Amino acid sequence: MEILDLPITWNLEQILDDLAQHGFSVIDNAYPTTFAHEVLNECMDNLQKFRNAGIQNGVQSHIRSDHILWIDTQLEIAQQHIHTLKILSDALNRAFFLGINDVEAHFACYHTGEFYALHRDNPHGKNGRVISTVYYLHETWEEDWGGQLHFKDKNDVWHTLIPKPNRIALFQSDLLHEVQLAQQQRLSITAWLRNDQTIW
Ligand SMILES: O=C(O)CCC(=O)C(=O)O
Ligand SMILES: [Fe+2]
Repeated sequence: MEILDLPITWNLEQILDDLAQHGFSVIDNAYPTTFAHEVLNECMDNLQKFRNAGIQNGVQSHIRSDHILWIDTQLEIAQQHIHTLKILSDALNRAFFLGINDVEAHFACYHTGEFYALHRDNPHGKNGRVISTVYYLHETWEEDWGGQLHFKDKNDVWHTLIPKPNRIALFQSDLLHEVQLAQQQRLSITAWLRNDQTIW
């Protein structure tokens, strides 16, 4: 069955307002617990396929040490999250004329000691990423386990967000942010809402 609506815990008006005012928004208790468990299981079942995200074209970068798996159509539970993000994209397009026409996503696993240093997902508009989203999958997270998402909002105010289970962080892809060193296994789906131009 095709799902046409956002989950009831997603307060669209609040999300739109937060994004307009601050350039980010946070959704807690994003999905029913049963779904949260299913997607966590799908992530765990595929952990052996994750690749070192810092290696590109055989070269190791030192900016990040996490491990990722790009989400394709075979990852059916994660696809449902992507579907929800597409519904959200339609609402964002209606509100802000962002022209979002694609969602790309990967699972991410930060083992103990792993991090992602300060960066922007879309520096100087060099790619089609408009909004970055991170959905946290691990079952528990304690305040002193590190792994915070530390970022500067559109008004240059810094925030530190704990990667609480079943939380989604949404932020403009041009904002500066980092993942502080994790002290436990930290699991998530990072997804980008994109507005790539079609070349005819
Ligand atoms: O996991 C997070 O909190 C942010 C991840 C991130 O910045 C990225 O994958 O680009
Ligand atoms: Fe990022």
